[in-house]
Amino acid sequence: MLAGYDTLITTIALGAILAYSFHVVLMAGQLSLGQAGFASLAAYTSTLFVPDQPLFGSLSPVLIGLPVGAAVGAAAALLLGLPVLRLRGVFLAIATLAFGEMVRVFMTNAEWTNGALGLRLEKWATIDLVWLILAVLTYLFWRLGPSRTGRAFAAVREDELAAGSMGVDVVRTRMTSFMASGAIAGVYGVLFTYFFGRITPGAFDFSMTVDGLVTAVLGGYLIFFGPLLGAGFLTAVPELQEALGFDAGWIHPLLTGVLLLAVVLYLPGGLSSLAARLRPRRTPTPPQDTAVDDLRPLPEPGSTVARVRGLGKSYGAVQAVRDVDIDLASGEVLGVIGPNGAGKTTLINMLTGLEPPTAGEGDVLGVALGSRGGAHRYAQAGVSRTFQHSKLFGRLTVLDNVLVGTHVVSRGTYGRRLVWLPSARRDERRATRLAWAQLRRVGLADKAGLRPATLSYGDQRRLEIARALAAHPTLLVLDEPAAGMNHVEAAELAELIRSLAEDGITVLLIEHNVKMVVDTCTRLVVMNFGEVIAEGEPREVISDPAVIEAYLGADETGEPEYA
Ligand SMILES: Nc1ncnc2c1ncn2[C@@H]1O[C@H](COP(=O)(O)OP(=O)(O)OP(=O)(O)O)[C@@H](O)[C@H]1O
Repeated sequence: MLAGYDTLITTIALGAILAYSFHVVLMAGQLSLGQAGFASLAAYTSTLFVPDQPLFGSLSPVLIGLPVGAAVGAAAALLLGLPVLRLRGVFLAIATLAFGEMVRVFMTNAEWTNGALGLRLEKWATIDLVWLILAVLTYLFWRLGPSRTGRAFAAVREDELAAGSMGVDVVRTRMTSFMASGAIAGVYGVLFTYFFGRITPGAFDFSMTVDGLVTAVLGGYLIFFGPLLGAGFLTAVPELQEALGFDAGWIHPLLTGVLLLAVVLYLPGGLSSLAARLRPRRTPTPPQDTAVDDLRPLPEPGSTVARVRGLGKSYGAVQAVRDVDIDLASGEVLGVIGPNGAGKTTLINMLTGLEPPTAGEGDVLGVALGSRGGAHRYAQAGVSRTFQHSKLFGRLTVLDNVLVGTHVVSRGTYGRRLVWLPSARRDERRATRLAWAQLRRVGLADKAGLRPATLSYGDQRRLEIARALAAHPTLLVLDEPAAGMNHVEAAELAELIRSLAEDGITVLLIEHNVKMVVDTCTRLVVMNFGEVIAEGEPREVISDPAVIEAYLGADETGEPEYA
């Protein structure tokens, strides 16, 4: 029935494989356009290794070319990624595109490639082989999504700072997705070459990059079957056009362009998200039992959690924090207050690894200040935090947001999910139990299936706290958690913080709601112009004339004014 359609059917599969090489980087939030270069390098290198006789008398020799292509693509991505992956957005796109062009020019001018004329080869890649490879890729992506690694990819795409603070190694995740993209592009290059029996530098040009990107975006990169859907759709358009008798060459690019625009504007999740929307939405059901008993014990009350001396941070001429000494003991709730711009956020950014200090020394949970590796190292040591301006993962559900929080207290499940090991399922269930326990604790269990944007401001704050708690932190850092909350909500939050301290969690709290701080904290630090101006028991500190003058102000009786 499909006789005569071999090329068309294989073109769909090849298009989908190419689109997967874009899908994997878009999944991790990177616009990388070097795939043509990876594919070209891989395909040309494979011609040096692929034998000209079938293997063992009957197997396709391209089976040698595929691992070679994947390895060359991944290695090229690693070498290119080391200098360029520090770039973001359009700058990364330009750098990677330039790499693709460099490879094309190089291959055109090299002698062994026979220049622009290219090389003729045997057509070793059959339709079955191409579809088999596509099936394997689709399977890999299907199993990736709900795994710990898949969630790390999604978290990095949504917000790198928050992902790092949840213990995700952002640099490694970005590099992994970049190398996977190189490997898949390499496989595509080899299959393309040996399906058509020809290789020229022009086959791996800018238009190939555009085709792959358009297919990936049109199909959608949030769901694993997006590339397949995109490739099927885009390949069907010219066929339909031909069947209907419109053979004008401009129709296909025009239609593709309009579709792409429509998807970007109205369906950012691509066609696959439309398919997903047609499925009845399932509300996640909480497990009966949310107990997890193998978490590491919190340190003894009173033991040292953090000790820093002479901490300072300057941005050029602005001295945001200067000469701050902080000691934090396990189980205490330390409040930090001070006027806007006093340096509070900068201080906790340094204590959580988000910013390196420019002066001072010390450590937080054994991690030396300014250590290489950034926020995720602190998170792995037991530091978890929320942000002054919520940094929730917008395209993940409430439950999935909290699941990302379990990253540091969960084992990787992807490899085991691929071979359906029961232990992977057990670990995923454990992470889910941890996440539900925190959702219940902050009162958001009934909103688990919603997106963060649909929550009230107070609920968003609570969700950030639940996500931070899912990491089972030793030190919880809260940056203005009551901002935007009414009195009742703030009182409930104070209650929650006290209960966390009773459980042995050390809390560092920045807050402008002084009443809440006084009611909640065991110790208070006041900052002004980057310096600590008072420190001690909260009620004594807020009566300090220097604190009243710098921050609180006084009523007509001379008492400090606060809500
Ligand atoms: N990345 C930066 N570059 C330059 N200056 C900065 C940077 N981050 C903070 N600052 C400056 O450092 C000072 C301290 O800012 P910081 O945000 O730490 O204060 P804060 O006490 O948290 O204020 P708020 O209560 O308004 O959040 C401010 O003068 C701010 O403008």
